[in-house]
Amino acid sequence: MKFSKMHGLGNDFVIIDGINQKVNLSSKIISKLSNRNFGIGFDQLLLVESSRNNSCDFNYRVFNSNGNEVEQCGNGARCFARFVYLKGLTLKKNICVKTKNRIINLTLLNDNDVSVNMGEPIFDPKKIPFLCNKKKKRYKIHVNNNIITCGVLSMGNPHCILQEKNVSKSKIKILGPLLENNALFPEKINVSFMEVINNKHIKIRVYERDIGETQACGSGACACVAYGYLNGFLSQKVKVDLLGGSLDIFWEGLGKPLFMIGSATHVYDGDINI
Ligand SMILES: N[C@@H](CCC[C@H](N)C(=O)O)C(=O)O
Repeated sequence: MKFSKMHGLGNDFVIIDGINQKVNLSSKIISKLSNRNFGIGFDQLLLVESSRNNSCDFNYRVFNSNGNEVEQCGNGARCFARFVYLKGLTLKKNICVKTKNRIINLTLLNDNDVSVNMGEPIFDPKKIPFLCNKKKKRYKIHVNNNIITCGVLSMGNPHCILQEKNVSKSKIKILGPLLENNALFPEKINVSFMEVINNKHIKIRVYERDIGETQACGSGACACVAYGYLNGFLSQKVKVDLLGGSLDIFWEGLGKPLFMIGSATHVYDGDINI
């Protein structure tokens, strides 16, 4: 099976053309391929499929390293756009893709950067896998006899956002899994730790659902800006620093789509027997 290894700010992917080759990827095979000692090694596997409807160019499927199929991958979306153009699957630099639960638009801006229309952030708890009925700007969640104040929203995939004074001292390895697996989130959740430098600049670390801490999480960066703008402490355009680099996020508020701009890097092409 042919694949490309790519990354978005160190959040790394194997991307597979499922149009020109027949692939049969069980969660067991994906787990084996994602192993960084015995396999290729990646955070997520992205599968390119033919579109199933006329309004989109491709079907975009995302699998976490444990084989779970999930709804969204922001860094992966940028790499998806670069991949389909590099491999000649499209001649267009502006494409529309269908994920598990939303349609997103990707634009190749230059040889480095890609813009993604991520769609609208969703704040209604009834539309997020979140056992809570009352829609709030902030939630108080009981975690190991502590009460954690956080935001909860969906960028297609679920996100929980905590604000901290200094994320380099964050207890991410303790709080991350406790929130990821909290009973309030029946499909688990991605957990972002956000430090506000000023209203146009934040620094975040993300403990990703099924993965743990990654070098970057695009949908996590989007979720942090949406939470900050909704609560009035961030502006419409924010620079987000992650461990692996920076993203530019832009959101005009409720009812509007959120945009993310960042790099997409091709590392190598490979071929593996599965
Ligand atoms: N790294 C991705 C998020 C990938 C999926 C996430 N772990 C989930 O389970 O929702 C991104 O850049 O958004």
